[in-house]
Amino acid sequence: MRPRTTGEVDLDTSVFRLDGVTKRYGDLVALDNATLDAGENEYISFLGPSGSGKTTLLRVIAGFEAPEAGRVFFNGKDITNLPAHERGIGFVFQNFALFPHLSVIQNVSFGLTHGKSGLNAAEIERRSLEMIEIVGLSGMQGRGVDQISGGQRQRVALARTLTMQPKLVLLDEPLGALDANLRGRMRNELRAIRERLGVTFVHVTGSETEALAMGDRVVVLDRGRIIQIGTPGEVYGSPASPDVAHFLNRFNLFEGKLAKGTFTGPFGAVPAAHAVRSDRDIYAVRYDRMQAVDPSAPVSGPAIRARFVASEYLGSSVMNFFEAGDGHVIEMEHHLSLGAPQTFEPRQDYLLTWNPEQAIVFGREVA
Ligand SMILES: Nc1ncnc2c1ncn2[C@@H]1O[C@H](COP(=O)(O)OP(=O)(O)OP(=O)(O)O)[C@@H](O)[C@H]1O
Repeated sequence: MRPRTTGEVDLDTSVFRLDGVTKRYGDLVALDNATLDAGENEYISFLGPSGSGKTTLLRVIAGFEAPEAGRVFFNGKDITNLPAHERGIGFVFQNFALFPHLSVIQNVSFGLTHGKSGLNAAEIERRSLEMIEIVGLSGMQGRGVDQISGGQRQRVALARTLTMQPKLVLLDEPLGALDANLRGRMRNELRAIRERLGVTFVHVTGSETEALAMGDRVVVLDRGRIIQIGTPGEVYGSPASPDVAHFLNRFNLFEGKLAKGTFTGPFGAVPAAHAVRSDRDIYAVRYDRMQAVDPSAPVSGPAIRARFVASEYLGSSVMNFFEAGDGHVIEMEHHLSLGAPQTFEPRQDYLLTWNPEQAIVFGREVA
């Protein structure tokens, strides 16, 4: 099956499925009625702030935690009560959890050597070397895992999981310990491995960039609840709530009041014909949809006066920071592919404006 391209759930082809899973720690509801499925050869990213329940969700799928309510299915079977080691689900931990006194190949082959694989030594070696090659560590099989870099250890942890040929691999912040360069390379390799082995990956990350870059679908969590499931394009283009827009870290959010199809905020009153229902009135404008003009320039749409504070060069874009009179920091991104960036005078005021049709309006009163 090809990875799916929409956020819709297809129960017949799912590799795993969670039905109404709730997990409590004492009074704390770590997972609240979570329902989710994943298809074959799909890459799913969990995105959410710290403490939102991402790791708990992974641990419930893996079988390290038992839910108080709900069911977990894998390959069409109810595995809610099956112990973790009988599930056949791979798990790569945040801290890699390698055996420090063993070599790369001894770590990679550990599960086959010590499990019930029934393979002979030559077959175990062949399969382990193949995985070492797939994760890009050929030639390093004899080294101790204390003689390789953090990124290489991460690959060993992945190869060790993949030798068991699981259909589902759970990755808990697998790239968190790596520098930006290595993270980029590992992302590409994870994609290539997914293509080559047809494994479904579920990847937990606190980084919105990583979630959007990696996932065929992104699952957004907040306080134990799944608040949106969709392709990166759907989540980015149509965040389901102000909280999702906030986690994506790509939108300026303005408070105000939505009434009778008009949003009134610190930038004036703007027509808002298509609002998304929400418990708060919030106006969201993407960082890369804002423009800055001289305060004396005529502006027809919404505009807010703000002082230029600083800019940051991000490689493919420049992020400019402004501060409005009420202290609200407004971010404006300029993609360098669109031409040279504007330069701004420190501590000077500008008018920030945008096309209101490109804003996303959330409100209690929706027509
Ligand atoms: N063993 C535990 N006992 C009690 N509370 C726990 C336990 N594990 C997690 N929690 C709580 O459950 C909530 C969800 O935690 P979880 O680790 O799933 O969050 P997370 O989204 O993975 O966070 P992070 O990004 O910081 O790793 C948090 O409030 C956390 O403090």
